[in-house]
Amino acid sequence: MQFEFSSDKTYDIIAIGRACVDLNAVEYNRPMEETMTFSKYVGGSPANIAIGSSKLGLKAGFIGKLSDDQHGNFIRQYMADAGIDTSNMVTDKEGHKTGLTFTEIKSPEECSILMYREKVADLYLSPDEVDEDYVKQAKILLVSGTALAQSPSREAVIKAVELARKHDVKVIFELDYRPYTWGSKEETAVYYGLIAEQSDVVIGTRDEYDMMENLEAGEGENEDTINHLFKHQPNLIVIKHGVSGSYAFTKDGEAYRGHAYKTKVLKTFGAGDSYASAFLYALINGKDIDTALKFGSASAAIVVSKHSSSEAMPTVEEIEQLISEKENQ
Ligand SMILES: Nc1ncnc2c1ncn2[C@@H]1O[C@H](COP(=O)(O)OP(=O)(O)O)[C@@H](O)[C@H]1O
Ligand SMILES: O=C(O)C[C@@H](O)[C@H](O)C(=O)COP(=O)(O)O
Repeated sequence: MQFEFSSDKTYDIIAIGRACVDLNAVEYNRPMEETMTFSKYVGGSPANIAIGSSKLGLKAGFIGKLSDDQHGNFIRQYMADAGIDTSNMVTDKEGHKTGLTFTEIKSPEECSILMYREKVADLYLSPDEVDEDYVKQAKILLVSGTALAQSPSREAVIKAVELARKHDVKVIFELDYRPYTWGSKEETAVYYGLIAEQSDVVIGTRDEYDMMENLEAGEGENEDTINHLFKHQPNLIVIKHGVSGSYAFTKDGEAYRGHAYKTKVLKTFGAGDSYASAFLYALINGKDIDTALKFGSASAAIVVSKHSSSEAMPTVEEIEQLISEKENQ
């Protein structure tokens, strides 16, 4: 199966959601309590995906809200320098702050993130700040699940999805579950289900689908997930299983397996965002799903071997080289 995108659009991908700051532990192999220095990067899953996409040569735009301070300025400048259109990144005028993510790298297998997301600017994006003329110019609207966690960002995303559907823009829903901003699991399941059913492609980890289905982590089955979602809009469902790889299922009954590429892992975060940007790059460029899965896995293998999520996003050449090395081993 090959995915078809409208050819008459200005942007390949417009992402909606948070653009924040990651503070990644400089000293690793120790708990955060003992980490004294952190490096600053732009972060936030949809921002990482936009940066990754742009680095791969896609024309990317972003809809979001930034704090009116040095952190907001830093994010806007970094994203503009990365080639992303920032015209629809609005500045918050009510004193809301940039979300911060501190990372802890205890060992390559034992990583965690600590998010500071109280009253963060990105969740104050309002529906009137989502411009129909902008959304309609994209081949893909990339929706981050976290942007559904609170109003008014929730309504802004629902509006963007409705506009995308109206204007033949494919909706890609990255479940991107972050517990810190949601009120309850039931609430998460309601909004995840609502948007997943209206999306063309859904991407998430098995645990995130369990969240969507209001199950305990580990309880859900891929077959039940696809049987349910394929009764609705989605044509393609991607389910990630960490280092065990990933699966892609199509509505016409095909199933594909993606394998993780072995690499020297520095930390595990950043895998999902790099995977999504390269997977989508491949789909937009008319590559088949097997190749898109390889692109996703290769991009993730590169990013988990480096220090950041955004800055470490690879080029097409780096991805192709890694695939060719691994496939010829
Ligand atoms: N330790 C790892 N080494 C190499 N590739 C990895 C590793 N962890 C994840 N990946 C790759 O990244 C993809 C997404 O990772 P996953 O952990 O499922 O997503 P997320 O980061 O969103 O939780 C996997 O399908 C795999 O290809
Ligand atoms: O998404 C965030 O707000 C934090 C990210 O910027 C951070 O780099 C991260 O945790 C990425 O992890 P991933 O979802 O595994 O790609």
